[in-house]
Amino acid sequence: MPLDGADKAAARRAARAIDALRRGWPIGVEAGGERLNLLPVETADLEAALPSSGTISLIISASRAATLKLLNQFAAADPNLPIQISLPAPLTAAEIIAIVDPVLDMRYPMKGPFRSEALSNAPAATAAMDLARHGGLLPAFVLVDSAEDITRAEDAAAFADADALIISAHARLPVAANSEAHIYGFRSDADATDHIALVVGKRDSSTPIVRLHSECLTGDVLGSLKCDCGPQLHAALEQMSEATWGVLLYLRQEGRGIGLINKLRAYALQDQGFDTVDANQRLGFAIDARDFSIAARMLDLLNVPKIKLLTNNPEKVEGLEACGVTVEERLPVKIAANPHNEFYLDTKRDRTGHKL
Ligand SMILES: Nc1nc2c(ncn2[C@@H]2O[C@H](COP(=O)(O)OP(=O)(O)OP(=O)(O)O)[C@@H](O)[C@H]2O)c(=O)[nH]1
Ligand SMILES: [Zn+2]
Repeated sequence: MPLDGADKAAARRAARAIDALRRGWPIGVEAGGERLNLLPVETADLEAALPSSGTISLIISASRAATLKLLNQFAAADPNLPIQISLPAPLTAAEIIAIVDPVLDMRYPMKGPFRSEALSNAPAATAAMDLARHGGLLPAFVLVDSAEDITRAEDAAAFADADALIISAHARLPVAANSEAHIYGFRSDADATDHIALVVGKRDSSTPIVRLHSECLTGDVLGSLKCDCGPQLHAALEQMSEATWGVLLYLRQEGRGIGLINKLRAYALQDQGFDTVDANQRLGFAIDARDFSIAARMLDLLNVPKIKLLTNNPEKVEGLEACGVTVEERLPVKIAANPHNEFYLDTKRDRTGHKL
């Protein structure tokens, strides 16, 4: 259902803030009557914005602070809170980027020592990290004096509200796995991400096989051997075709919700020896930032209350059940490993509880 007036205003403020971040403009984030004005390090014209004297304060993620070995007395209260550090000006853009971007750590290993400081507005800083993730940006900011695009810490919740999704288009779409298939396009008035469902085969009263597939441009389109996404996608469509019917939910949650560019940064970290879990964390993100309530809402709109879920990931089962979907059965997805994804598949099994 479309958002109501207040939620619409909140989603709009969040959307404007995310758009500003992607353009390198500062945003103001309000919480508790106070505002933090934040310039995104990744996209901003830092040279133009940085002062030549005084101090420069940065807001970085807790995990980035851990990598920088910042002894933090404030982190003890909540180890997930972002951290503020202040450095004497002047600093070049390259120096700031080297502090915040973990991919550059091998090239610039000597940094600091830095000292962490109490966050003046922890809820606003935390919300800013989330807005950066929604924008697919590195979560790191320079504190500045002013900003034109103002959002509130709680606005991102309305922006990401799965209930706002509706079915916007529907058509027949014969695919290689099955000429009897229908595609549904989902859209929300909160966020610009379009999701897709493919209903494969002839729908009847039996419980369908469902696959939640998170977008993976490298695997789905380019045939990347680093993951198992492409083969899983095609195997799922074949399996649905062999059963009576099935539903593929193609969720636009690239890189487990951190976005394509951040996933490529995670791959660069994997080239340096970190696994998929550590790479996400070093970038300042959760191991899995996906929101499965979107999938539950899509199933609801398709009138599919009961499913057999094709997955090795118990969190998908729990995430859907928490949103009211009945998962009658979990069907494992078995894909032969290759030398490039063997370690990734082992990491999913050993560190994120994937089962076969
Ligand atoms: N951040 C990050 N994302 C990755 C990496 N490798 C693959 N992905 C993303 O992971 C998602 C694929 O996950 P899925 O196959 O849907 O789910 P899963 O958690 O592996 O569980 P299954 O249902 O068992 O496949 C896609 O969005 C990929 O882009 C990686 O190394 N880092
Ligand atoms: Zn993939």
